[in-house]
Amino acid sequence: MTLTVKTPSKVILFGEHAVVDGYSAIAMAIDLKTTGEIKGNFETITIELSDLNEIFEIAPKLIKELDISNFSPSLKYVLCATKYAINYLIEFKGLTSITPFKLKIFSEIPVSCGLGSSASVVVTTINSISNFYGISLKNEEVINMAYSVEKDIQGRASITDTATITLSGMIEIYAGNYKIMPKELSEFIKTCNFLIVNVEERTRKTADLVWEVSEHPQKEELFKKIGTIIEKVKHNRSKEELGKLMVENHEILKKFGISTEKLDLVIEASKKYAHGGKLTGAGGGGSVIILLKNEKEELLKELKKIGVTGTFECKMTNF
Ligand SMILES: Nc1ncnc2c1ncn2[C@@H]1O[C@H](COP(=O)(O)OP(=O)(O)O)[C@@H](O)[C@H]1O
Ligand SMILES: C[C@@](O)(CCOP(=O)(O)O)CC(=O)O
Ligand SMILES: [Mg+2]
Repeated sequence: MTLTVKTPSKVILFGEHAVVDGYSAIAMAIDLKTTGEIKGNFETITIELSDLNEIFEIAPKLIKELDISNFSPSLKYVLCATKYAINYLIEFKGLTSITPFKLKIFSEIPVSCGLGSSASVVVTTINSISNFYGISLKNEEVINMAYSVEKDIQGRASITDTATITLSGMIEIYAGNYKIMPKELSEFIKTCNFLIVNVEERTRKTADLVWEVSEHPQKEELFKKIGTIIEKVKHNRSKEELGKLMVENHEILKKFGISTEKLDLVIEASKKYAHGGKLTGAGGGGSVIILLKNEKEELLKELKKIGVTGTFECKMTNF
């Protein structure tokens, strides 16, 4: 019998990078899904990553000590999640034997575009494996395990992506903790129409971008400014003001050198034909989130002129 797991992705509305250093962030789960299909009756542990055309096989007895550093970036997140999940189930949940399985993963989330594809495949892997062994995990167990995967692979990470994707809805992260966003703010955000624009291929991985930002000499001063923006967001109920705050956050991220010419052109278009926007996720290319006004057609025309056509409207989703 095949067991299926579906996991959302996320957009970070405010606070990416700053949140890695303990500042706040606001993120929401969106309805782009990763699917995990797992079944038994196999000789080995077989992992099929359909979107990346990768298949990996390993004898069950070797997974516990697998050295992830030997593998290509495309395999690292799912293999690390597989290893950590099996070790956790053995150490803390009474799993006594590693029955082989085949896990197939495929996703609607564009890879390395700032929408949390890494966190979504990691959470999918953990939940698929725990389901296969008939062991249920609490949300915080999944969140912390997935966070340790991202942190161990990237060197630095926050709990934002894995908490948002596991809990779904809209999440506030602060000083490494997470909580569901207060209702009156999430009700306001639910009235907002966001357009996600997949602007361009990233030239650097999240890991490189996070390290680059962490080395910036003005990091603290700039992160404090992002913290001030988030405090304003929490008390704001105007879409016009929210759009301006998104642009302000983007302008600060630009100072870290993680925006690109094309991302900035999209932000300029968002100021003219929408309430505003900002890059979302690690940057270095990838995606922009725009708070729509009414002239969506005009905006799409302008984006086409910039050579950007990969767009999808999204609303917060409660999985
Ligand atoms: N559909 C997928 N199948 C397998 N692995 C994936 C998939 N999508 C993402 N990944 C993993 O996540 C990595 C991208 O993570 P990251 O650079 O953080 O991008 P993102 O901004 O999407 O989270 C990929 O190199 C790969 O290891
Ligand atoms: C840059 C950061 O704040 C978000 C990374 O998002 P993504 O992997 O680019 O989707 C890192 C983190 O919070 O772990
Ligand atoms: Mg990621």
